[in-house]
Amino acid sequence: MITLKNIEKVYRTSSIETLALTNINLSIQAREFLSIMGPSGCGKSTLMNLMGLLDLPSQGNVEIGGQVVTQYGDKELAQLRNQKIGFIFQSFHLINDLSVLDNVEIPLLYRKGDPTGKSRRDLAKEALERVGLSNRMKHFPNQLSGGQKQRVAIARAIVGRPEIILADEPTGNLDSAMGNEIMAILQQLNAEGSTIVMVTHDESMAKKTHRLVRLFDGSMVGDSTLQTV
Ligand SMILES: Nc1ncnc2c1ncn2[C@@H]1O[C@H](COP(=O)(O)OP(=O)(O)OP(=O)(O)O)[C@@H](O)[C@H]1O
Repeated sequence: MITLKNIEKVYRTSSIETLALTNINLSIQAREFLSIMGPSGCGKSTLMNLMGLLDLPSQGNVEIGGQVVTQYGDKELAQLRNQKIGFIFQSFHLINDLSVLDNVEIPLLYRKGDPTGKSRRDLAKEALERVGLSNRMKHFPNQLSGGQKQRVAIARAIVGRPEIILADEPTGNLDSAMGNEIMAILQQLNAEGSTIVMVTHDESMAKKTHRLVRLFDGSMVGDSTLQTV
């Protein structure tokens, strides 16, 4: 589903070069739930940005669903990203001036029609039902708890039915009860077929996934199977 081959990522400014990732070879299969751990600055977000087609590597290839995307232009990357990938962030990234329902509809605004013929509104309502938030559709983000905000963000990530969900510390801003709730939703989505990659600082969350990759100083220093897919 996602393959990274001989990836190197260097950030260049006029005065400094930072080697953020080096020699990354990683193949993530469909329906896998993979977690990534490592200390601050080791390259986790950089790796997620490459898998999410938000940035391109300095060297090596990124393949998503068998397509080598490294030569793609911005427009093609944006299109593929919108079709295939849903994003969840630690700080939710919701738009405070929009209702919960309007926030969830956002990814659909960039699509033509839905193949099922359902309206954007109905798809957004369905996504909110899946995360148990049907009763908060007309609320605004600042009227919700942290766990509820993250559930809205998950609904927004899944509304376009992406094959891949990328979650960057999705439980990082939540207490452990809310974190466990969010993790249970992600596990359910994975059981239903989504491929999930999650960055976490929490070993107990990582233990609930299929596979744990550890990064240190831009390199992969561990890759262990925890459960079969
Ligand atoms: N835009 C940029 N320009 C220059 N250097 C960058 C840029 N983004 C990241 N870096 C550097 O690349 C390295 C990896 O950063 P990255 O954000 O991927 O780490 P991280 O593991 O996600 O860290 P954290 O856990 O603190 O979020 C760091 O040394 C960082 O300083």
